[in-house]
Order: sequence, then structure tokens, then C-alpha cells
Amino acid sequence: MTAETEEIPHLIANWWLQERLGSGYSGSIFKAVHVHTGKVVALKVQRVDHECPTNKYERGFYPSLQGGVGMPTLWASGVEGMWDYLAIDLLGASLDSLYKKSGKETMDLRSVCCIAMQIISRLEFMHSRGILHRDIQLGNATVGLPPNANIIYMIDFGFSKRYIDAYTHRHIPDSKGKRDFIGNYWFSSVGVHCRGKVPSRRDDLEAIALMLIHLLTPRGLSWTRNGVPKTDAAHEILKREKRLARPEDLCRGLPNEFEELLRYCRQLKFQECPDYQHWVEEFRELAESYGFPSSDDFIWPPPKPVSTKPKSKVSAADDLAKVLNDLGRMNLGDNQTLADRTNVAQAVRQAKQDVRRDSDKHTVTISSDSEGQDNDTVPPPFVSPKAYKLAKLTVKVSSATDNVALSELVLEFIKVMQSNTSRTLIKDGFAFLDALNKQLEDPSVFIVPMRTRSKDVSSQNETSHAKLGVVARLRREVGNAKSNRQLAIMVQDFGRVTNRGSGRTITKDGFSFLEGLARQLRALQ
Ligand SMILES: Nc1ncnc2c1ncn2[C@@H]1O[C@H](COP(=O)(O)OP(=O)(O)OP(=O)(O)O)[C@@H](O)[C@H]1O
Repeated sequence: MTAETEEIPHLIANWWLQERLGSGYSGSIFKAVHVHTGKVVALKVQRVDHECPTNKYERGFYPSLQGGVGMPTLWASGVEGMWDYLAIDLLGASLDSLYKKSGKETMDLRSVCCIAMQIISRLEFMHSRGILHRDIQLGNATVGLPPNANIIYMIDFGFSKRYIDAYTHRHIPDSKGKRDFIGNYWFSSVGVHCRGKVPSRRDDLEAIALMLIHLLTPRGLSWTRNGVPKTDAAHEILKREKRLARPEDLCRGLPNEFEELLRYCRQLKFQECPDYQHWVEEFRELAESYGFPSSDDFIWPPPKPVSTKPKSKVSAADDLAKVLNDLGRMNLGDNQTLADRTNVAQAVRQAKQDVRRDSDKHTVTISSDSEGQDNDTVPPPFVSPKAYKLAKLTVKVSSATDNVALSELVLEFIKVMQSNTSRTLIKDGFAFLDALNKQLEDPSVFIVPMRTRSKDVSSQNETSHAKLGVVARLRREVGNAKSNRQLAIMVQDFGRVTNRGSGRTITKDGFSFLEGLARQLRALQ
């Protein structure tokens, strides 16, 4: 017990204090029971004369946040003698303690995707109420207690701030002058922490991005490894390291979504509203592409991926070895980015450790022939089976030399899409269609990637009704196409309507169109 907790009385304003749940710089949190009603809460207790009286500020934000999913209810608050208290919903463990207790070097990808989806949604809600959190960190996100154990709650609004002025209803102004830092050392954005900028919505989102990357990085982000800086000099060193860390270095070996999110946050303008739902979708798709069930529920301990169709051990190992060998043979000249990102040798070692740990339950079958030998037969850990197969097909499309080969590849594409529980066209599927389109068109013409194009306002507005109509037309007309160029336009239309606005799932008509495409490619040979 600290000196402060010894002084805290057992009873504060009809709340019996029980065990301590946690404590921070400015106070402690106890489980507490109401003496008359028996209501159990978490009581956040702080001395009224504390130099950092966060309870005073925090209680002001609760009314605006009540009723939101993952927002704790404030049951009572006030000052009793020396003590300022907030009685809020009793919640479960923080993500910080779950992560530490797991004893693993990194958190599993499904959990990280769920954390991403849920915390981005919490932010969207807070921001919609005109409030910035400003202290996003693992200790400030907790799971609920049953029946809400799958919901992640945001807590600790002691550093929160209204970014919409209550009187003018305008966004707070930016300022060139440097400000004192408010936030946390680990995840506060580079702009706010290292450059003294005024925080806005983009900075909350950047903090999430850094937190997610931290969870997937063995031993965490480099500047978190020496603990809280104790001197100004140590703090300066930390800030420098954080400022100089490039997204591509921080996210090496991780699925692209993490680097893209970090870059996205950093290019947002001060007043710009982030596209929260876009990122929720991105992480949902990422989880689905790994064979995890389509659900935002945070499940702890994490479930295993849904089993994909088992592949012959030998052929799986051979395929993987070939891709890794191809990567190894690539001549990247001065630009070593790909070799850096994939970090094959390290990935192989890591994957082997993972395989040994989960050897009996692992869903992707990996040859055991190489057990004990150090040859490269295992893919990097963050490549989903679906994404991996689609990426391989895309490479083959780009090097196909005739229509028969393209037709075979379209059939394989159909097989991959149908063998997966999710028929959602993920990024790697769009890359396949892009490559196919390019092959059918004049290959010298630069094609804007379909996925990028599908974010255009015009295609965002494509309704699912319109999509069904277009795909049905494509299915009917594909057999009449007279040239590869006409097929290219059809592939392009198919990619365009299979976008976020209208849904990325390949429908029955969509598969019929692809089968017709494979047939017509042969017919035009
Ligand atoms: N409602 C709650 N139910 C259960 N545990 C909680 C609750 N609120 C907080 N805790 C626990 O107490 C810890 C500290 O809570 P909180 O961050 O709100 O306090 P703080 O004094 O503001 O901390 P800091 O100074 O670190 O920001 C949390 O990490 C969590 O483990």
C-alpha cells in the first residue's frame, strides 16, 4: 500500500471501499459497494488538493458520453471531505494487464484487429460528441465484465478535451506556438508529443495506430523499452527516437494496414474528420482474410482461425519454399525495401517457433520435414492463407503469356475465393483483378489500382442494387466479348462495382461472370 492509499477512509459518501483495482499518478481506483443499494462500482478516488485534479475535469465529460457502446456509466460523483470521487461501472481487466499476463512477446493478430475495430469505433463516438480522449493507451482500455466481456471500454477521461467550442460550435483553432505536452510517452502522436502541436482528432487516431503496432512488435515499440524517462535528457532522447522512427521501419513484417493507418493519420489536416468506418472495415477484412470469424467481439483468450482446406504437406512446403526462394533471388539494387520488409530469415525463425508452440492445432499445414533444419520453408507470420494464395496468382497473371494461361489463373482465383469462409474481395484480390485487367488491356497503359479508384466519391455511391445489376449484365455479356480489350473493360467494371459502397463480397452472379471469363479467354485464344 502506498502512503496515499493508507489514508483513504473505508467509507466515502455511502460507498464501502474494497480491494484496490489500480492506481495512477493522481489517485486510486477501488471496487466499492453502496451501503444501501448494494450497487457495486469502481470508485475513482483523488485528494481534492492534488496538483493534477483530473477527477474534477473527468466528471464533466461523462454526461456527453453516456449511452455510447464501450463508455462506462457514471453512477455518482462528488466531494466528501478531502476526497473527490467518481463512481463508475465496474469493468474487467485492462488491455495492458491482459497483454502482460499472457507472457507473449506480441499479441495475436485477431485480438489486435478487434482492438483496432473497437477502439476506432469508441473514438468515433467520443469525437462525435465533440471530445478528444488525448490519453489513448493500453491501461485506458478495459474489457467489460460478463455479459459485456467482449466489449472494450474506454476509461480515464482525465486528459480529455472538447475540440468543438460549446458556444461557437466551431473546431478549436490551431496554433503555431509550442504547447506543454499532455498525453502519454508511448503512444501520443509525434505531432503532439515531439513537436508541441495542438491535439485534434488525427492525434487520437495516431495514438491507436502506434498502440496497435506496439502490440505486434516483439518487446514493443523501441522507445517504450527503457521505461518512463526519469530526466529531461532521457525524455528528449525518447522524443527524438519517436520522431525519427519511419512508418516502414516500425511496421516491417506487419500486414500493410498498420503502416497505411499510421501514414493516413499523419497526413490528415488539423481539423479533418478521420474516416473511422473505412479503418474499421480494413481491420475487419484483415481478420477475415486470416480465416477469423467475421465478428468485432474481443475474445480472450483468442480463438484459433477457422480451419482452411488442408493442403498436401509436401506441396504446401514446396510452394512456400519457391516463393521464399524467388524473394531471395530478387535483385533489388540499391532499394532493399522489400528484403527489409519481409525479413525472411527472421520471419522463418519466428514462424517455426510459432509452429512448434501450436504444432497440434495450427490450421495452416506446414511441412514437418524440415524440423530441426534451418531451411526456409515457412511463410512470414503475417501472411494469411487467402492473401498468400492471391498474391501468388497475381504474380503469375503478370507473367502469363497467353489466354489459356490467364483462363487457368481465373479458375484458380475462383477456387481460392470459394474455398474461404469469407468471399470478400480483399486487397490482394483487387491486385489480381488489376493485373488481369492490365494484361488484357494494352500492358503499356498505366492502370490506376481498382481499390484506390473504388474510393472515388462516384463509386462510393454505387448502391448494392446497382452492383447486382452490373454484375448480372457482365455475367450475361461476357460470352459475347470479341476481344481481350472488351474483357479488360468487363474486369474493370467488375472491380469497380465490387467496392465498399456496394459490398465487396463476390456474389453467385460474380462467380458466374468469372467462370464465363475463363471460358471466353480460351475461346478468344
Ligand atoms: N471502471 C473500472 N473498473 C475496473 N478497473 C478499473 C476501472 N477504472 C480503472 N480501472 C483500473 O485502474 C487503472 C487506472 O485507472 P485510470 O487510468 O482511470 O486511473 P488514473 O488515476 O487516471 O491513472 P493514470 O494516472 O495512469 O492515467 C486502470 O488501468 C484499470 O486497471
